[in-house]
Amino acid sequence: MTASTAATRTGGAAVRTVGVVHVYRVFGTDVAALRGVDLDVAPGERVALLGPSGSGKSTLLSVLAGLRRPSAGSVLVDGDDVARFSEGRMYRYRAATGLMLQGAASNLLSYATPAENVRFARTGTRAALGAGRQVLELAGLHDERRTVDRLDRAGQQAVALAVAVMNAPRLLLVDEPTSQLDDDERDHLLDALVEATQQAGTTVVMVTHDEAVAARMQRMIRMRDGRIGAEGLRHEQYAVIGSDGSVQLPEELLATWPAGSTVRVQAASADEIRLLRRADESREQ
Ligand SMILES: Nc1ncnc2c1ncn2[C@@H]1O[C@H](COP(=O)(O)OP(=O)(O)OP(=O)(O)O)[C@@H](O)[C@H]1O
Repeated sequence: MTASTAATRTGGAAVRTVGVVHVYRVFGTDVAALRGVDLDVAPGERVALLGPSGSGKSTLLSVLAGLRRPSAGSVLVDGDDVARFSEGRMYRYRAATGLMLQGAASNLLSYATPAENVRFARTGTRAALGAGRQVLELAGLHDERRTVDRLDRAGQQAVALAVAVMNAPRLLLVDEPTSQLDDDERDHLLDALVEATQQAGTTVVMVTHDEAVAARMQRMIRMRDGRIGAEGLRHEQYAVIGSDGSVQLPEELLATWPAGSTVRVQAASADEIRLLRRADESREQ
C-alpha cells in the first residue's frame, strides 16, 4: 500500500515497532535514546506514553511521525516500514499523520482566526474539514473573531489540536498537549481530543507526564531507559517482555534488587515465573 492510499483509508492505523533503536550523536558521543522498543497499537486505540524525563518518549514519537529515522529496527504503520520509506513517500506519510508536538501553538498563523487556521491547514476532503471544525465547536471557538495571538493558551492549544486532526489523520501523535493548562482547561482539551478521534476511529499516541491525562487514554505504556518497561491501566501494571527476552523490574524493586543482581529464573507454572536471588548474594544483603 502506498502512503497516499493509507491517507485516504478510513479508521485508525495499526502501529507496530520492532526492536527500534535510536542513537543521537552529540560532539562525537553516542546517546542511545531508544534501546529496542517493541510496541503494538491497534487501529483506533488511544495510548498514553509515560516515563521519566529522558526515557525516550519524545524520540519515539518523532520516529513514529517520520521526523527521525531510527538507527535500527522497524516502524510498521499498517504493515509498511516507515523507517525505510523513500524521501518522497516519507513526505506524504508525514503530511497524512496528525501531529501536535510541544509548542505546536507557535506554528499556528497568529494573525488568523481559529477557523481560518483550520481552513488553511486543509489538504483533504470536505469530510475532513468537519474534524477540525468539530474541535473548534467543542472548544467554543468556531465563531471566534479574535486572531490566535489574542487567545489564551488553552484556546491556542485547541486550535493546534483542530489543525492536527484537520485532515482526518489515521494516526494522531501528541506530545504533552496539556502541560501548561489548568485542570479545567486540560479536561476540555482532552474531551475534544477523545471525541474527535473516537468518532473517526483515529489511532492516538500521546506523550504525557500527567497520570490524569494518561488515564483518559485506553492504555498506558511506561518507558524507562529507552525501552517499554510496563503497560496497563492506573492500578494494573504489567511488565512487558521485550523481543530479546528482557523484563524491567518495577522501579520500587530496584532498591532491593539493584542492577547487576544475579537471579535464577524459574517457571513455577504456566502463569507464574519466580526470581530467586543467588544464595551468596542474599547472605550479603
Ligand atoms: N536532539 C537530541 N540530541 C541529542 N540527544 C538528545 C536529543 N533529543 C533527546 N536526546 C537525548 O535522548 C534521550 C531521550 O530523550 P527524549 O527527549 O526522547 O526523552 P523524553 O522521555 O521525551 O524526555 P522529556 O520527558 O524530558 O521530554 C535523553 O538522554 C536526551 O538527552
